[in-house]
Amino acid sequence: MSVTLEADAPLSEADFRQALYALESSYWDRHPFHQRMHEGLLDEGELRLWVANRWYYQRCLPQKDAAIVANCPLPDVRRQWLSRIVYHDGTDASSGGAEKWLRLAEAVGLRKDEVLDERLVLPGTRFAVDAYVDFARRRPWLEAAASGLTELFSPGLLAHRLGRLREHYPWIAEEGFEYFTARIEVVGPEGRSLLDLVARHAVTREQQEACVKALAFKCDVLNTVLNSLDYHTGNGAARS
Ligand SMILES: O=C(O)c1cc(C(=O)O)c2c(n1)C(=O)C(=O)c1cc(C(=O)O)[nH]c1-2
Repeated sequence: MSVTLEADAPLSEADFRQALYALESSYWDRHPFHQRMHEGLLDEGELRLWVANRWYYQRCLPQKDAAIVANCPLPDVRRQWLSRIVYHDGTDASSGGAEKWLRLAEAVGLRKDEVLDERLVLPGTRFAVDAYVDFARRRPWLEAAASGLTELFSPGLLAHRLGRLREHYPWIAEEGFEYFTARIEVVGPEGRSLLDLVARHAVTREQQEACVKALAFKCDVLNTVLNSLDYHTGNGAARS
């Protein structure tokens, strides 16, 4: 009996945080596709394909966040979470993160219509991102919130990527990087406050384990997007 209780006891907050941070090794920062990008090895078509596929992720984030709001019974959490939707959608059509991503798309030579009609979105990207939105719709809000903790791992990647894009792809106009320069400003504090929220609400061992699993799932989602791009573009495979 006491052994069972021991096994089911919640992790200390420090151990819980450590279990989440341990997933950093599964993050997509060192994925071969990112490595090729950072080494300047992508051609213009490959870079465009990345931007067009990431668009699908960016444009689905507000729906993912709205699902979390819809499933959360706690007003203070809903209040906090709403700002994430506004971050991407903006307060008008010209001010949000999605619009900034479209400016990046234009800076790499994509027409807006070919981004918006999603003709370049690969099936693997679509399946992975749809699974992320679906996860937020079906799972308890806390697990869906925890899946966003990849934000904890992203500040270094964002800064590194921005430097390498400026260095290796000088044909991209600086206005195209506004998504990243703006994101770098907010992602550190946002990730830390998300971790505090998750640590405060994941009080049972079962909830803690579900949160760790959710974050592992999210790493799979992100890596699946890049696997798809890598398969499509890498190792001499045919490109669109
Ligand atoms: O450029 C990146 O590598 C990167 C990664 C991630 C992430 O780790 O999920 C996000 C973002 N960017 C991002 O810009 C963003 O708005 C964002 C929201 C979320 C999320 O799960 O709610 N992740 C990310």
